[in-house]
Amino acid sequence: MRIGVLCSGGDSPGMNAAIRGAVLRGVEVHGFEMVGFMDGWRGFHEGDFVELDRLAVRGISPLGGVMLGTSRVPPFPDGKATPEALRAVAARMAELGIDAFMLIGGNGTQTVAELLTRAGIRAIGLPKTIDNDLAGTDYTFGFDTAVSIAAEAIDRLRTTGESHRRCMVLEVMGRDAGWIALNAGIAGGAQVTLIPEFPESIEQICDWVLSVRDRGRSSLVVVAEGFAFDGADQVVVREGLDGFGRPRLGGIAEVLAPLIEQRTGIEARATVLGHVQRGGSPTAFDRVLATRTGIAGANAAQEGAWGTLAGLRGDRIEMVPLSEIAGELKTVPADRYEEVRLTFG
Ligand SMILES: Nc1ncnc2c1ncn2[C@@H]1O[C@H](COP(=O)(O)OP(=O)(O)O)[C@@H](O)[C@H]1O
Ligand SMILES: O=P(O)(O)OC[C@H]1O[C@](O)(COP(=O)(O)O)[C@@H](O)[C@@H]1O
Ligand SMILES: [Mg+2]
Repeated sequence: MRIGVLCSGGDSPGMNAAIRGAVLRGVEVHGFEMVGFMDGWRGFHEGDFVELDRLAVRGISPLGGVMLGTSRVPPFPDGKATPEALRAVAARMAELGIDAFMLIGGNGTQTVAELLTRAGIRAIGLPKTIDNDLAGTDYTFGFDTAVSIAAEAIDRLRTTGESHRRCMVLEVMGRDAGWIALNAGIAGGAQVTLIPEFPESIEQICDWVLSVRDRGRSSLVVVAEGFAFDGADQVVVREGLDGFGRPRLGGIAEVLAPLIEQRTGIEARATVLGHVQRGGSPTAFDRVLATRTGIAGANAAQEGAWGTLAGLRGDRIEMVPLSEIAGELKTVPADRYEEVRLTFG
């Protein structure tokens, strides 16, 4: 069997370790041939790929980014999974001698994996994304690294913020899910954490900041890029669209910090952490998780368990049917937000 490995969506620390795990098990143990498409679906469309063997994946687990590149190039023309578009994918696979896909990606990518599966194309998913918003897995690899980087940023902002008696606002990624903000906020002891799932009013946020000042401290506010004020009908976006035609999120910290300053009289500064939280070496946790999902994905291919995702359930990797999770966004539930909200201010 010849398996095509492909990465799509934003890069996420651990992708290299996942490829290595899949190749060491798939090629060395199960005797598959494996190839890696360059830059996601671009490589598939253009026939741009590399052979993946033991040598190709040597020493890559500690490396950030991904050796194959990744992109948001759509698998189908116009991005639509029409019957013709799905037939075209199957025909291209036959031309390239590919029997199955291993798709490394988040919720968008795994939606594609499910669409392919429904069309009879063999696909297995490996769950990457710093956002941790993919259903069917407790954690996605890359998330732990992003949270660690964001927590370190909080620690650093806190010392300068306290020294100047300023309110420091840190914006983190996460798209429509608040997982990075929530966990980094807990780890760094943020006084306020604002996430997309639970809008808050500017009055409430300023009350928290003032109560922190009244205790003689300076506030550290973490805000997820997808957060919107209570009653606002849209999130803050930057100019331009991503490769899939969606607005680029980001900029809420630069809106929030001046509002806090105007309303409380406390000097405020905004920091947008941006792609730093996706860059560099994965944590040991992410390397282990990624390697285990890669191994499980190769085993699933050997067993013919197509249409499944290598999800972490407790401490076990389980192959979860993509049909159970496709299109579902894993967001922060109310009880997880409430337990931290009680400590705000
Ligand atoms: N419903 C869909 N139909 C067709 N293609 C999709 C769909 N959802 C996502 N994609 C493709 O998969 C890519 C990866 O999805 P994206 O949301 O960007 O990243 P991730 O997989 O990390 O969540 C998109 O850029 C797009 O090309
Ligand atoms: O690389 P870009 O286009 O700036 O993407 C930024 C987005 O990618 C992410 O880092 C990861 O999202 P995906 O895994 O869904 O691609 C989001 O947190 C963020 O909104
Ligand atoms: Mg995603």
